[in-house]
Formats: sequence, structure tokens, C-alpha cells
Amino acid sequence: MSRHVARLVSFRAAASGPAPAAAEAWDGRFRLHKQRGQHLLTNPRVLDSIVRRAALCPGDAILEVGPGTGNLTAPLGLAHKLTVIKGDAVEADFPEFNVCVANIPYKISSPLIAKLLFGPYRFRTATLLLQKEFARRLIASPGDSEYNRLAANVRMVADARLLMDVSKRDFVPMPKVDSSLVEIRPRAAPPDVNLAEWLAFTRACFGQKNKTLGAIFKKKRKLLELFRTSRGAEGRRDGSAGGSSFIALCGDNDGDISDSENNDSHNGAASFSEEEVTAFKAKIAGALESTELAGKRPSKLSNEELLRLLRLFNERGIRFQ
Ligand SMILES: C[S@@+](CC[C@H](N)C(=O)[O-])C[C@H]1O[C@@H](n2cnc3c(N)ncnc32)[C@H](O)[C@@H]1O
Repeated sequence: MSRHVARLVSFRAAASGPAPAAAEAWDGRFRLHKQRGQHLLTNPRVLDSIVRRAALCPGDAILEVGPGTGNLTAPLGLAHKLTVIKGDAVEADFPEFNVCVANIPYKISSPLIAKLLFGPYRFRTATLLLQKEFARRLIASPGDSEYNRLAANVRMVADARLLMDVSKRDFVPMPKVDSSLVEIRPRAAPPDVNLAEWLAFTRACFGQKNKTLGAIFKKKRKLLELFRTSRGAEGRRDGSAGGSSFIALCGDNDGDISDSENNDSHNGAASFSEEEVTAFKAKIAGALESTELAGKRPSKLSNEELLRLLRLFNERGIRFQ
């Protein structure tokens, strides 16, 4: 395997601040910190399986995130072609790579996947070991009980599939949860949609995923927020969605505005008339009616259906950001 690997870059965490108090000795050599996600995969059969399933090709440039003591790094490739970069994998820029293989700290799963799929990187495949429940959510389909915003966003740009489950007993120290290996393959052709706006749209739709779209877009707070956004977008020549964060990929509840923000001076309600809001409301209701989606829950809808709704919203000047 190592003969075929053109380059291997391992992205190692930069320890920031003092080490967390709770540490666990391992092998007499290292102190491992659960708070930093330092659970080492020690079962050689599982490690070999991961490398096999990553299906590396001659000339691949591999990115590994979180090499730890190198348990997965070693079976991946040639030591003399290895570059180790110290930094936070969520924050720092990655060098060029075309394959990612990693047993990542689970707390960065969502921002890391968002960075890989919605950032500037072009790669063939990412083979990632993830927390089992997170993996199930990632690969869920519309209508599944686990279907959520994360899955909708990922399937917009990639195909994700489960490769195998890995027991928590294969790690030292043993975590509380089991894991799953998942393959994520970005689609060859990017979808014909402004991705920043798509992410903002799914944040609005999945904010309360068990409510119908009609109920979600009837909420006064949501309406006023959208009204503001849409008026702002009118002023931008390119009509782009603006500053939606790519990192916020999955939160189902992050579409909600807290009560403290629900006041007129903050949301700008005072700056437009009741008539304007009523007309805007009618546009939203019209779009929902013409797609017959008002009575549907977002978690039951395909991306095609959601996209159709977003396009109708856009045609009516309703923008998300
Ligand atoms: C689950 S361990 C995997 C270790 C090793 N690859 C293995 O399979 O045994 C995750 C590793 O990622 C490191 N890490 C934690 N947060 C990180 C971050 N933000 N960026 C890069 N690495 C991080 C941890 O220190 C730990 O070494």
C-alpha cells in the first residue's frame, strides 16, 4: 500500500492551554486526554480494514486529521513522505489533498465535514471514523426518524455510506460510544444552487423539523427575519445570500432565535409597515401553496422538493442568509 501513496499529511492538534486534569495513562508512554478526543484505535484488524476500505490509488495525496500516536498513520503510507502539520483542523487551511482518511475527535465531526464539503477543497473521497449515532444521522434518508439538516446538507453535495461499525472496545481508553466508518464522496458536478443560501434555507426549515413548513414560515419572528434578509439581498447586485456560515452544517435548532432577540428594536420590525409584512406573508404562503408543501414536514422531503421551494421563494424575492 505505502508504495502507492504519493503524499501523506497528518493534521495534528495543537495543544492549547494547560492539559485537562482528567488524563489516563496508556502503555507507560503517553497520557491521553478524553476531553481532546484522544481515544486511540488499537485493534490492528480494524486499522487494516480502514486502510483497505479507503481504496487508495496510485498517486493519492492523503490528508489525515488527528494522527495521535500514529496508529492509523503507519498502515496508511510511507514515513518519508509524511508531513505533520500542527494546528486545529477546523481552523487551519489544509494543504492540497485528494483523499482524506481519519479517525477524528468526535466533537469536531460536524465542522470538519462542513469544512471538507463546503470549503474550497476538491477531493475524491473521505473515509472517516465517526460516532455511531452521528454516522447514522449523516447517512439518513428523508422519512427516516434520524433524518435531519446535516443529512440534507451533506446529500446536496455528496454521497455518504456506511462502511462498517467499530466497537468502543477497540479503543484505548475505551470511549462511552461505538463508532462507524463512513465514506463520503463529493458529487462530480456541483449543485445548481447558491450553497450559502441553501444552508441558510435548511437552517430555517429544520429549525423545528417536526413542524410543517406552513407552521414554520408562519411564525412572526421567522417572517420578520426573512423580510429583513430579503430586503437586504435586493440591495446586493449579485443577489448572493451573503454571510451564512458554512461551519453551521447540522444544528436542528439553530434556526430558532432566542426570546431575548425577539424584540422590535432588534429585529427592525419598526422600520417597515404592517402592509409590507402582510404582502410578504402572502408571497410565502403563495410559494408554499403552489408546491403543495405547506402541510409537509421538512424531515420527510427530498432535496429536490426543498430546492423547488427555495427556487419559488427566490422567484418571489424571498432570500435566505
Ligand atoms: C480519536 S483520536 C485518533 C488517534 C489516532 N489517529 C488513532 O486512530 O488511534 C483523535 C486525535 O485528534 C486530535 N485532535 C483533537 N482535536 C483536534 C483538532 N481540533 N484538530 C486536529 N486534531 C485534533 C487528538 O489529540 C487525537 O490525537
